[in-house]
Amino acid sequence: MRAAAQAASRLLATCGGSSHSFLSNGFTFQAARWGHAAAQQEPFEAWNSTRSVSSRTSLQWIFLGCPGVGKGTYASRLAKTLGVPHIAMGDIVRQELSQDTPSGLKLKKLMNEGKLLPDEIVLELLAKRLETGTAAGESGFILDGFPRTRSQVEALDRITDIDLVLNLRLREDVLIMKCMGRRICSGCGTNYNVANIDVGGDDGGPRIFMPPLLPPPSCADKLTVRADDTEDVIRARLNLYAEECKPVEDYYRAQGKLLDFDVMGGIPETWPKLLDAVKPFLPEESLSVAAA
Ligand SMILES: Nc1ncnc2c1ncn2[C@@H]1O[C@H](COP(=O)(O)OP(=O)(O)O)[C@@H](O)[C@H]1O
Repeated sequence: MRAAAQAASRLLATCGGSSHSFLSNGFTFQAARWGHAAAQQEPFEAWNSTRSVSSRTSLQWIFLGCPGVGKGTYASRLAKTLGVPHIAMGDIVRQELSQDTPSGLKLKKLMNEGKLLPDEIVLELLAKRLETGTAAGESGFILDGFPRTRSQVEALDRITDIDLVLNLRLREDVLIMKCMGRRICSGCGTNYNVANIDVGGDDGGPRIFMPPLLPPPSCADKLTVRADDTEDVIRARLNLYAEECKPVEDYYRAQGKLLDFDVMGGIPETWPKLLDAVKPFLPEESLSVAAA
């Protein structure tokens, strides 16, 4: 059996079968099939068969952190700086569910309630995204929003090797304010934040100052709020993070791959600090890019 097919069988053993199915954008997902013909059903097989850990030259990093911490913002900036793709699981899921098919609506409901989608679905979507990237000549990645559960970690571990896991941290009251301040332009998709955060300092803790990131006039009348950015749902997502995602942190910490990073301010203040923090982990060919 080829290595990728062996990885397939192991992945199936991790995730198990399921009866979910949905259809959108011409992509059919039938997790029920997973119980059979492991090698053919392996979602990562096509991706893995065209690459191998030993031959890869580019970095494979993960960004972890609670909702609102700025994973998407910093992961996308870093990916652009280092010339690797930024793969944001939440964006992939939202894109996939943007067409309201009956079974997609059930998943959308889960998402809008702040719940995680079934592993089989996110694994299949991720595999599809990796395959498309490989076909387009992509190398390496910064993954954001995956893995979020121990079983997702185990699935990822079976198919590839992660070099570094950046764990962004921020106090909870600020996370809530940041999520509630998020706005997205329905025209161009740019993210803004209307929250004006200035806390701490006088209570003994460090001051955290994050001025709003306001839209230009061209976007100002097209701002939308994510359905899962209401206070109740944000609190539910934070609780879920503590339950499901903390074990993911623990796993990578035990492997010596976790780098904690405290976000203490807005983008202009945080970005250079983040670049400094990751520099020791950059492959040689990326060092000059990060220094520029
Ligand atoms: N790895 C994953 N496993 C299961 N569900 C996911 C995963 N990534 C994203 N989702 C779904 O998409 C939603 C939005 O994800 P994301 O944009 O990353 O949110 P957040 O800002 O909460 O980190 C999640 O609440 C969940 O429903």
